[in-house]
Amino acid sequence: MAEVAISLKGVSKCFKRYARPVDRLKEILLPGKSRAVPFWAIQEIDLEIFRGETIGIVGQNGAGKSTLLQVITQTLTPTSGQLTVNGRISALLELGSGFNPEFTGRQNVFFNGRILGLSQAEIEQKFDTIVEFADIGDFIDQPVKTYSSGMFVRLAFAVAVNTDPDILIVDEALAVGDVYFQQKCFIRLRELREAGVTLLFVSHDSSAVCKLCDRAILLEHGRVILDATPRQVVDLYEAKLLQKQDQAPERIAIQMPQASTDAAITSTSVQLKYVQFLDADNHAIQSAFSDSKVQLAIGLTFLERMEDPHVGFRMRNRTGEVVFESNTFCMKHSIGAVEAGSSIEARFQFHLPLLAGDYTITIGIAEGGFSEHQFKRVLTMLHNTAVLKILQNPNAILWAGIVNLNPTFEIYRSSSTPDETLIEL
Ligand SMILES: Nc1ncnc2c1ncn2[C@@H]1O[C@H](COP(=O)(O)OP(=O)(O)OP(=O)(O)O)[C@@H](O)[C@H]1O
Repeated sequence: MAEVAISLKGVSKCFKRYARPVDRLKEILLPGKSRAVPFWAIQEIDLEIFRGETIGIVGQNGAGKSTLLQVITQTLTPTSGQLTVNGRISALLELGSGFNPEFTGRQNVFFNGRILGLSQAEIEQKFDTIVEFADIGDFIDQPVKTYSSGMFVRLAFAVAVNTDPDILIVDEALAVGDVYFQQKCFIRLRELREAGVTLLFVSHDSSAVCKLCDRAILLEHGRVILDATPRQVVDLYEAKLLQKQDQAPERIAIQMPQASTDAAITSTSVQLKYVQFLDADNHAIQSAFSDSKVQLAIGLTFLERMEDPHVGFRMRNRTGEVVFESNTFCMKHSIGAVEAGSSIEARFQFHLPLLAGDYTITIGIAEGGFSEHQFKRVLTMLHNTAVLKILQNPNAILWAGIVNLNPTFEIYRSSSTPDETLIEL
């Protein structure tokens, strides 16, 4: 039977709440009578998480997610119930926890590593990987109080995911940073998951939960109201969100996951000069509305003669999932032979039936295509050459999923029957 990594039996946490700040003061000055109102942030939680499982924790603001995770990491003591944790926990829950603002990044890595139970030698051995992951340059030797919140998260995440935890707890709301860093985080989370690490993942991003998790729980008013597959949990969560939306109309945007560890390939026979998005009027852009038409311009200089060059691009969402890729060979286009020293601009024009969010572009250049994705020589494969921010289109329908199918709708009523309510589709 699978080994239990975390077990909660009837766990509840009660906070004291005061109707007015003055009540707290009165309670201190006039002890004896409690003026607090008890508030149960989590109630009667029964949960078993098995070693190697990836669990998504979903719930609306105030549902009790952070409280539950703080109880599991033992930052908060439960008011009642029993918690058992088997394994070393590394958590990225609260910005700043575990970091001393006066210490440099380097000192904090060692300080944190020791808190997480690593020896000095183990931290030294992992130090370069942590610094490379955080990618904050010389700031590693500056006091962390001088860091931006983005730098802070980078370093905290780098420490949390590179210190061999048995159990990793991540609140994705903290994974701020650019799209490249977010993709890197998702790739690392998947690697850890494959390595058998138990992962608790809190996110408001339904598709990230579906892609990453084996199981999910939905919290509502401090109780687990569903413990099921991520799809089932997300469906109920979204249905509840939509119900709420009916009361206060506001749009929701859902994004999607997955990642890759493709290596970059560079070549001396062709140079990538620029990659630029353009609008329909050929103006350079960094962002575009969902469903609008854009152009991707790719400037190339060939350093040797080529008979049959091809160029393609791959677009990934923030969690690294490929949303589209193709190339001139697959599109049945020929660039034709190019001479050494000649330059071209390849332009792809397309619509963006995609969700709002940041998307990255990988460019591939090859020579001599002979079947789908197969070329005589792959000359260049360069990741992260450009980012496009897709903005929610205010004129679009309300939709969720991966691609906006933009359906039209018609209704057919049977003319042969007098019953006007009978609908045939
Ligand atoms: N120290 C505290 N004192 C009083 N109430 C608290 C305390 N900490 C949390 N709460 C309350 O407990 C409830 C659950 O809070 P919690 O932060 O666990 O929710 P959450 O699901 O993580 O929300 P979010 O998605 O907004 O982070 C909230 O109503 C919150 O106001």
